[in-house]
Amino acid sequence: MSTTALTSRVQVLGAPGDRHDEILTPAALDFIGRLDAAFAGRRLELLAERRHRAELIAAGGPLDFVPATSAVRNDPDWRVAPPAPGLLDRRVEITGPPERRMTVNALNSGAQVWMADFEDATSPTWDNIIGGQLNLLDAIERRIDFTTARGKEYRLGDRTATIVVRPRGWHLTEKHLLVDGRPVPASLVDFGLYFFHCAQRQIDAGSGPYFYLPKLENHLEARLWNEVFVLAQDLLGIPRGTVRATVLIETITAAFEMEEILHELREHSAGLNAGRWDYLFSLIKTFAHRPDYVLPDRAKVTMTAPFMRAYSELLVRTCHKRGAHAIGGMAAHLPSRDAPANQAALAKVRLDKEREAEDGFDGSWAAHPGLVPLCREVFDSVLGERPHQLERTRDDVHVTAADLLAVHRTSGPPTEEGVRANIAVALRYFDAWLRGHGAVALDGLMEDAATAEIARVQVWQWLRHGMIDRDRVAGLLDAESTALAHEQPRALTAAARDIFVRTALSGELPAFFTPDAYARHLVRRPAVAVVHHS
Ligand SMILES: CC(=O)SCCNC(=O)CCNC(=O)[C@H](O)C(C)(C)COP(=O)(O)OP(=O)(O)OC[C@H]1O[C@@H](n2cnc3c(N)ncnc32)[C@H](O)[C@@H]1OP(=O)(O)O
Ligand SMILES: O=CC(=O)O
Ligand SMILES: [Mg+2]
Repeated sequence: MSTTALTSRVQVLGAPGDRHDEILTPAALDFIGRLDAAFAGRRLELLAERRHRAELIAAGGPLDFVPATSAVRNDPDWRVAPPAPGLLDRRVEITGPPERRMTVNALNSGAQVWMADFEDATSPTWDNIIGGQLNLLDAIERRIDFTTARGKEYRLGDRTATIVVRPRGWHLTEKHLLVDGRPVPASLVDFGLYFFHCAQRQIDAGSGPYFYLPKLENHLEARLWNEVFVLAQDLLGIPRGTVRATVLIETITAAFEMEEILHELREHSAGLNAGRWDYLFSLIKTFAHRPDYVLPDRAKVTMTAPFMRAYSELLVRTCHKRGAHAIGGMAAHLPSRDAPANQAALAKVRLDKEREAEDGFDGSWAAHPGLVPLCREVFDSVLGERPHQLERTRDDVHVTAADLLAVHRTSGPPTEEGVRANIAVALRYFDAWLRGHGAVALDGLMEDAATAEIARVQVWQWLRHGMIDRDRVAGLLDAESTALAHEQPRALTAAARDIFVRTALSGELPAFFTPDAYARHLVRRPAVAVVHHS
């Protein structure tokens, strides 16, 4: 790769860690610098557009399918690229952070795909980000085997899952890596480092560079990703159309642009995923200022709520019309060592997966290796020998804008228990996140950045509309902070509480808890920075 055109300086501000130099090579940093030079400016414009649109909707503006792109929706002829090697049959996809042990466990889990997550399930400490890249590289090179101090062996099996990497969303920056003194968009760091080190290796191994794209709000953000793929492939001499990306439809605005998103990415598209937790968060956040959009306790808003049914059925219909996979989402219930609790959790997950398979999804997510056999069994019984069910075009589905926005059909006041549960989950999750854990099991449920966002934004919304009492919330926050400090001796209770106060009790509603909490608590810089001159 020629470096002559790049004049920027890339600075590594993150503390040096074991083997970081294998990832942060001069050539890899140069590659990141090129992506940044090409796309950082456009990202900022798109983020400004996000804020502008959010203000319009908060003020009562409409949300509908986009008139300007109706030609894309009405053209019956276009299709996305055919499934790439390793992505034909995706009936079970396990997800999780690329932590070393979990990398081996996920790859051996029996799932067809492993979604290696730098996003909802990863706390973006510098060590987690670069360590995760090393684990991916080691896994692809099949040199990740290890034995713990207690003698437990971790060995990659012969058949492993296809790796699909989820970089962080457009809203985040990586403050340990600067170009010309500016933090690099986190999406470009996670995508770029993996692509630089692993794309060719994956192709050589008969797979490819595959991605999940989170939290997109419209098709222009998908276009930006497509441009990133084109440049990245060109820079490394990899043929265009090698990358595949599955977009999570997990914002309410993106639900109105599913076809356009597939169209923008079509030579690189591998379908859409119903990211239900962020979708719910986005819906609550987008309409948080509007009293007619208040939802009840989180536990009462399930995938059978009419507006969630509309969203998931529209996703299947849209994907299959365009020859794209439709992948289901995450049931939050986790296996338990307690037999009755385990039975109850498995029954709930089974119902969820059955509904998805019947609706026409081609596969679904499992949060834990213990859920993989169940998910496989459910999809096997519907798919049989077929790798997917793309032929089910779901012409019976007719979803309108009103259906997607029919929150009033599920509305209701919060309960005392619902308020307490949200505060308890948000506090405990923020504490875990501050200590480097991006996903945790709490009360038998998987909690990650998306579910914690729901917990804090609901409290903000209920306060805003006078549905709960501010003093009562303060009392519950005190009680839960005390409980957390008792149950977890290493808890960073004050910092966790600070994040909650800033994001749930503030006058203005922050769009995400992560950017500010990251800047305040996770950014660590040593005195001397490594500077890479290109
Ligand atoms: C909204 C969304 O974005 S969903 C997608 C993002 N969220 C996720 O991906 C969460 C994925 N799940 C997880 O991270 C984990 O399951 C947790 C944190 C919720 C629970 O993990 P644990 O508390 O370790 O569960 P548990 O003790 O039952 O684990 C048993 C074993 O399974 C492993 N395991 C659990 N979940 C996973 C997983 N998702 N991938 C790989 N291995 C896993 C554990 O590492 C452990 O392995 P070990 O026995 O070798 O040490
Ligand atoms: O990323 C998935 C979600 O549900 O959010
Ligand atoms: Mg999400």
